[in-house]
Amino acid sequence: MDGRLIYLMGPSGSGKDSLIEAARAPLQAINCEVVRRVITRSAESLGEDAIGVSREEFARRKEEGDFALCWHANGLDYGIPVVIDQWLKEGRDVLINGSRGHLAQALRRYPALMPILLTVKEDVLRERLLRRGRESRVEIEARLRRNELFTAEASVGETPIHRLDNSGELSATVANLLKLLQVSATPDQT
Ligand SMILES: Nc1ncnc2c1ncn2[C@@H]1O[C@H](COP(=O)(O)OP(=O)(O)O)[C@@H](O)[C@H]1O
Ligand SMILES: O=P(O)(O)OC[C@H]1O[C@H](OP(=O)(O)OP(=O)(O)O)[C@H](O)[C@@H]1O
Repeated sequence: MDGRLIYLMGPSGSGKDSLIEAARAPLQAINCEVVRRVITRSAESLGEDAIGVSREEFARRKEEGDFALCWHANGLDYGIPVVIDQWLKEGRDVLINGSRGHLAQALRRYPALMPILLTVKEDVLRERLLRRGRESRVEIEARLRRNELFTAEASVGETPIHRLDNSGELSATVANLLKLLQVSATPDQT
């Protein structure tokens, strides 16, 4: 049986990168791979375990079919390496850091994907972005405005969107993520 594609998404600053880092070892322990994204962001400002490339290099890789999924957001290009298809075929779960804006297209290629929306209380979000200090004030405002584009849908078509709150301790969010993955992996016994 193919593995599951777990599509983690959420507003900028909600804690996707932090969660992925903190959950890396426990995810590995349950046979869930975390893929490194390819991003047109300089190495110094990557801020996550991603591969930074130039726009030209990104376009070349895209042209050569290196990406299973790719999108453009916040002035950057993001690519998910096609190796995930191999992992899924081998029955391994794969977690990716996805985009809310790209969810519908991602579902077209992976109809069985599991969307997880990381949420955080409004007031905490701005504070976290400012504290992270990776973007300028202008870029932070643009990211906050981008949130208005996304409504809090409970599902996309037939696919439910699982919500995971990260307003509290990161360790609690890690535990809840693992619980969610275990619960949804268990066949319905009823
Ligand atoms: N549960 C948490 N409690 C406190 N700070 C957090 C928590 N999760 C993330 N952060 C902090 O919030 C900021 C944004 O987190 P980050 O993982 O970069 O978010 P994203 O990848 O979603 O943009 C970082 O400075 C990070 O250290
Ligand atoms: O459609 P959206 O849900 O708004 O997502 C747009 C992009 O922003 C995030 O990336 P990135 O890690 O570069 O941004 P962040 O760290 O500021 O969240 C996310 O992973 C997407 O690649």
